[in-house]
Amino acid sequence: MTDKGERGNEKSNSIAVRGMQFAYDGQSPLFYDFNLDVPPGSRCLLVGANGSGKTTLLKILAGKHMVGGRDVVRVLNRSAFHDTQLVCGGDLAYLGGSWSKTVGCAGEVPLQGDFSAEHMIFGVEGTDPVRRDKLIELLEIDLQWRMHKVSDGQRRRVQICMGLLHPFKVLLLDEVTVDLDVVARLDLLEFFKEECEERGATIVYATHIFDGLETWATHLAYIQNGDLKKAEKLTDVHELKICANLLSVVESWLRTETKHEKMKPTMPPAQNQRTSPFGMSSRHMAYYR
Ligand SMILES: Nc1ncnc2c1ncn2[C@@H]1O[C@H](COP(=O)(O)OP(=O)(O)OP(=O)(O)O)[C@@H](O)[C@H]1O
Repeated sequence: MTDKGERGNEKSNSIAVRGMQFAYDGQSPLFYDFNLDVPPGSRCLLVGANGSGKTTLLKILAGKHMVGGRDVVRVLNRSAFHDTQLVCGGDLAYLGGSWSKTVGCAGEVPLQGDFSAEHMIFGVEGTDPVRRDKLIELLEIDLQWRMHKVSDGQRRRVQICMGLLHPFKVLLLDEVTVDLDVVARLDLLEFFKEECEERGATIVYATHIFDGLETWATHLAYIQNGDLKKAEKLTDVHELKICANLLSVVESWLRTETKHEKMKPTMPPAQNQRTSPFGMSSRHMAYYR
């Protein structure tokens, strides 16, 4: 990850975001003039409090939201949204959320059809059988598993395996190891490390679980309410020189954040009343008091 002074080199970055603005419908901007560079071969941890924008950022990088023009969000020097070949060709992979679909008022419903793990994994076309076997072994997947009768962690293993079958160049991970047991998680992290070191792949990993990541990650990006507060090599993070424990360092950042938020002036009572559940201003409500 580079700061603004090093941007002459931006074409070589795996991910380059320039002056990005993004808002959900009817909301104030979550990202405003947001910039980020992630160099090839790096394993970048994306940290931040709940609701700070990690998932949204990963989805934007994965080309799931159209943001700005072609030059704003670049992955492998191509437009993340406009260049559909990035995802279809397998260079850009996104692993996040659960397998689900949105069903009317029921919201997100997990996909749990009666398919075998073998059916799912071997259904992915154009994969290298050696890589496939390696992943099946690494994730200890039983090909006979029926997807509607397995545990969350087992289902997640199949999802991860399918997502990694193509040798990605950029991988975006949104807290996918949360259901995995400790052995599966550590083996997977080791696999990711090899992918970066041997093939020059780039990984951005959003997580709240920091065990074992001090020696795994090469870079760290910290966002607060859509603002990039830190983006640097892990070895340059000043706080980690004093305290080698990433969990404590991130905890102290988030606690400071909470304190600052508490220090924000609260709205005077008259203004607070303007937001009524009936969508009327406080003046209209006065007639009903
Ligand atoms: N589909 C959506 N529509 C409207 N607002 C959304 C939507 N998804 C997320 N948000 C809002 O955007 C902000 C950022 O959410 P996001 O999911 O990116 O945060 P996060 O950092 O990934 O959080 P967490 O750590 O809880 O996963 C939050 O305030 C959230 O309420």
